[in-house]
Amino acid sequence: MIELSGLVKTYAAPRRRGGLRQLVARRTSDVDVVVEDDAPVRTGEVRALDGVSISVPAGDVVGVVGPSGSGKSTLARCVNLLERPDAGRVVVDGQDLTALDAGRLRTARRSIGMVFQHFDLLGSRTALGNVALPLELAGVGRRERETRAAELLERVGLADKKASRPSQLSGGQQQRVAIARALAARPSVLLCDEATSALDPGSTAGVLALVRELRDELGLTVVVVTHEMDVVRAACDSAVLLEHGRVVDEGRLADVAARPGSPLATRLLPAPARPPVRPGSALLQLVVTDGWDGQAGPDGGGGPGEAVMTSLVREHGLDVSVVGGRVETLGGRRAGHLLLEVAGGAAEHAARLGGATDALRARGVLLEVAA
Ligand SMILES: Nc1ncnc2c1ncn2[C@@H]1O[C@H](COP(=O)(O)OP(=O)(O)OP(=O)(O)O)[C@@H](O)[C@H]1O
Repeated sequence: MIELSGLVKTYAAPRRRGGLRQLVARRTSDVDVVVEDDAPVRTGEVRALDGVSISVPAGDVVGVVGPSGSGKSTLARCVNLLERPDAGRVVVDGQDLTALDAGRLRTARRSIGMVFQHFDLLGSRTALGNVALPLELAGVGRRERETRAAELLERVGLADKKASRPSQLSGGQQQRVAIARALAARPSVLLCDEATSALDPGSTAGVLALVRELRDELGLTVVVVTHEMDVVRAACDSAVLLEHGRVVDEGRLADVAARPGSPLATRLLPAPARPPVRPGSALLQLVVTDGWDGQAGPDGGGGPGEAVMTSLVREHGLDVSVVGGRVETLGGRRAGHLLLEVAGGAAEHAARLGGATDALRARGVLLEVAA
């Protein structure tokens, strides 16, 4: 379990370089100062995290999403204190890491594995040597660490690549080696920072499936930092949306879609392209999840929206057709964002449409009616 409370992280000097040289060069004509070429610019503070509190239950896979610069990587690096927050607490499996001295923190960090976008394997070592490295650093004997590394490589599907160097492996294979290495010290937490961003779609799917399998087998708590909503849909149980270092939305995926209009719902289940409406017709925009009315379920046949269609046609006597739709599986539950065209007609029809939209509103699925 990971509990982050009130995390604040401020960087004093942004990483941007250049600029200062020009500024000081103007002054050098007066004061004759020698300036280093790549002197960093101090343009003020960047508040990368601004009071972030989240709680990730043990065994959950949480996705951390948000625009570039919103603080995702800083958040992940604060979980194992690679970055020390200026304020707030980081509690992992009941242990407050922010309160530990350097020696005890080193030990505690072994329970947190990390994988990065560019794998960060040692090119001079074989796959086996890379996976065995954390054990070597922890003082584990050669025979034991090689046995464990071989088991892990087998587990990630690379039993035949023990002697291969990183340059002889594909990106997906290198990331599998990095995952095996991250698991060498038997951690309870796995941090994945853009772990699939450098991979093609096939390798991405394989790595995400592996992460979920390992979570199931080992009970890992997993933090997935990503800018891709597809990664969240495929791998996560819940998600946290950051903007400007703050949490602006969070929730379990299975529930998020049923909160139409929430920033996460908008990203996880975007509205389909809106077609022109035929004169006299109405366009209904709605979000429905499996089981929303106790009828359709993932195993019970039908899809999200089918019960709505049936109700509109049979109960309200409307002429309805689907003119746009997007269905996603979120946290094991199907959710549909649908555009329905209701054919126009006589005044009597308008009354029926009014009754139907009232019923949809009462069930919380109707987002908008456009005439
Ligand atoms: N070491 C650092 N020194 C100075 N500023 C930093 C440092 N690391 C991050 N920042 C700044 O903190 C803010 C948050 O950065 P962070 O890398 O956490 O964002 P991110 O959401 O992961 O972005 P991206 O999706 O582009 O990787 C940014 O404004 C960034 O420039």
